[in-house]
Amino acid sequence: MRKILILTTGGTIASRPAGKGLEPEAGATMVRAAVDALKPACEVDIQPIAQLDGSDVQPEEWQAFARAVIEACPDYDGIVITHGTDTLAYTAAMLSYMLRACPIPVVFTGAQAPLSRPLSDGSENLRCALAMAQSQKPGVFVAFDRKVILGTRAVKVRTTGFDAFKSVNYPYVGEVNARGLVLNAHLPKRPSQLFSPELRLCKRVFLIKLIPGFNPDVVDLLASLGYKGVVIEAFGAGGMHVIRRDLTDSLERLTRQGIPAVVCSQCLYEHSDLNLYKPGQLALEKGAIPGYDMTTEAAVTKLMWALGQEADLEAVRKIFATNFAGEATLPQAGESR
Ligand SMILES: NC(=O)C[C@H](N)C(=O)O
Repeated sequence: MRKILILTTGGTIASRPAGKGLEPEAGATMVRAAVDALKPACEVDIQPIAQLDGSDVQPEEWQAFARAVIEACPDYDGIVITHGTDTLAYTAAMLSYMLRACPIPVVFTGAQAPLSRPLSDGSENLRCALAMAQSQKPGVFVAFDRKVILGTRAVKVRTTGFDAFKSVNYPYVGEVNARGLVLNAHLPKRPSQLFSPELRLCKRVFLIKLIPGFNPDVVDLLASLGYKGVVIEAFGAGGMHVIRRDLTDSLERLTRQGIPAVVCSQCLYEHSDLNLYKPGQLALEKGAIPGYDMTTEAAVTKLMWALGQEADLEAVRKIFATNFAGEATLPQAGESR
């Protein structure tokens, strides 16, 4: 019989109404009761490691959660992490980088309604996560609403709906249907390198979402505040102002100071292509690093992780030109982007 560990960290799934709205319970009473009621065909241990609303999960927690996985890895066939949905996609992306080549499935799940409510989605999500955790497919995943998403491709798209996560620019890893959890035949391959976790990260990364009229001085201000990296959610395929408020000049100044600026799109779907229009080409000439079709969550966490490896700007550029955990669709040979 397979052995699965559930690490609980809080979130709505394990919350109860308290004085100021829903709050995660101490311990794991509700998760234990829900798992027992599912009668899973595996042995399940449960270990509470945090008691946080997702909105309080920060880089310190990412490292603590990753450490808990590393410690448990040799004793289990799979690990489920219950987590608040608000930041679940960020944590899943960050752990995908930190735990690259992890030999077992690490599956995040949560709920939109607490397990204590009769119509909660929590039990169904736990059931799907436990099935994925037993799949022997190594990697970091998100199981939600009967679908499994690669850890670097999940985005929370609903505040309360049960179909809260989408797999962005990547097929679902698996879906539950009448046959059970059916996995996509084209899953990323079992990594060939040894599992050597890398938990260092840099917290001084800033995300800018452009709006028409964006003042590029803000970018220079970030450098003076000590930020080490910037992700820009640009317009469409990677557009930004080049008249009146030329952002590409600020990008050039960042680059000269060795501060990487990664350009993604504020469009959720499809990829950015900085070569397609003049503003993007100017940004590239001035040092911008293309974010391709990465989600914002995957780009921000990748930049934090890359900078944590004591990487200089050129090393970060190389890291962004490498697909570490299925986070980016890189251009094929001969394709510009
Ligand atoms: N559905 C949820 O889990 C939302 C909650 N605020 C959290 O992220 O912890």
